[in-house]
Amino acid sequence: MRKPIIAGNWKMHKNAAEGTVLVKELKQLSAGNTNVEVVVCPPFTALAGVIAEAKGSGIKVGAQNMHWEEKGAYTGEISPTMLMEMGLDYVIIGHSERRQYFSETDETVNKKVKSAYAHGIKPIVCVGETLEQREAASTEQVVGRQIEEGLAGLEQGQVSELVVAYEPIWAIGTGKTASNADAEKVIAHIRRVLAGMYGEQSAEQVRIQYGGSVKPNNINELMEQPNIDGALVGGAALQAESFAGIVNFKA
Ligand SMILES: O=C[C@H](O)COP(=O)(O)O
Repeated sequence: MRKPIIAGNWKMHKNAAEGTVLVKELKQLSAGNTNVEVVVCPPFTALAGVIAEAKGSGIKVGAQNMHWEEKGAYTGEISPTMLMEMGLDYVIIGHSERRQYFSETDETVNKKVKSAYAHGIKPIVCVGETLEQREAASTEQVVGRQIEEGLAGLEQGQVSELVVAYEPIWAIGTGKTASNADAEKVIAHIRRVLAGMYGEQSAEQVRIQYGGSVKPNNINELMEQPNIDGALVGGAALQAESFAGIVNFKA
């Protein structure tokens, strides 16, 4: 049985003080909900305060990106050891905004995923197609390649800890969501690709989230789909009430 995981990606929003307040409110609104693993992913500058505020609450904390090297002349980058020292649980890797604006590729995603595991941080690996790719009926091919190349060469034990987020790019921040059936179909395909790479048993343990305009009013039906194990939430994760409305979905 896979435990649902709902993660909030704050992107470039919330300073340190605002982040701490948001987690304080979220703790109250989601207290006692042990059915779901709740993760918040603030910007780097808010991490320390958020980690301190989340301590003991069960809310996990993730970063939005990291470099794969431990140190070096990489101006502006943050290393896995720096994140590990802070006690982070998760790191988002390969978000479509990183791929689109910062030239991330499946190859760099793969390096980052391996480095995250090597430093005891669990990756949330994002995949998804553009509108053009969807209209050209190549969604499964695009997403399949992102999985095969981004997640190549993992150890069996690492696969069972893996979280994948399927985010159709055209659904991010647009108010458009994939239909439940479409999201389920692509996510089932991702699981089949993982089964081909690492075997059925490992693939069954991977938690696969849907992301793209997830709100309190559409989470229940998404979570009813057999292969959808949670959500990666952007805009609706920026207010405690709306994020709690997603986290406290009806099981
Ligand atoms: O990482 C989160 C996604 O990009 C979804 O963002 P959104 O919920 O604002 O559409």
